[in-house]
Amino acid sequence: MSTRIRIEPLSVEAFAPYGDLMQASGPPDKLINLGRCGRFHDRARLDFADGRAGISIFQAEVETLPLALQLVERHPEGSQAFVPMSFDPFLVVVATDAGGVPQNPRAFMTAPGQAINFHRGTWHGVLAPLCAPGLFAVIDRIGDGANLEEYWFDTPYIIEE
Ligand SMILES: NC(=O)N[C@@H](O)C(=O)O
Ligand code: NI
Repeated sequence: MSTRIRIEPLSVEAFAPYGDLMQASGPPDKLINLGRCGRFHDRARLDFADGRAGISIFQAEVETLPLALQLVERHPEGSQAFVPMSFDPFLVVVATDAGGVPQNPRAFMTAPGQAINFHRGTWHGVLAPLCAPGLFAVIDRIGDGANLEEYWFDTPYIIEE
């Protein structure tokens, strides 16, 4: 029998144990470019063990809800940011860790214009767009050695609105 996970709205506070929520909210930290651009400065903690930051473009298949969550993964050597290249919400799944086993998965829905950065080592679902084109810039570690741990649940969770 699958456990059902209700999708929660994403907030800075709710997501803080897992990563950073990036958005242009409230007054900008700086006005730049002759006052014509608000800079929301340094909104994510990038963390790469003996590697470097890279920016890749992901073109991902669109997922539909309810979604069966079978797999979560984590990157022990680096953080990973998902920055949508469209003004669409997407699904973010995270879980805590207990001795190398993901626990208490949670699902969040971003608002259009929001991006996220998983802290290094955070269990998460793979990129899950809900609207086409599923196009994202992904900032993560480029380097040698393994940086991907996967965990397959014996029974999938069902993620629903
Ligand atoms: N494997 C990969 O590049 N992508 C995943 O890490 C993911 O979180 O989507
Ligand atoms: Ni990942």
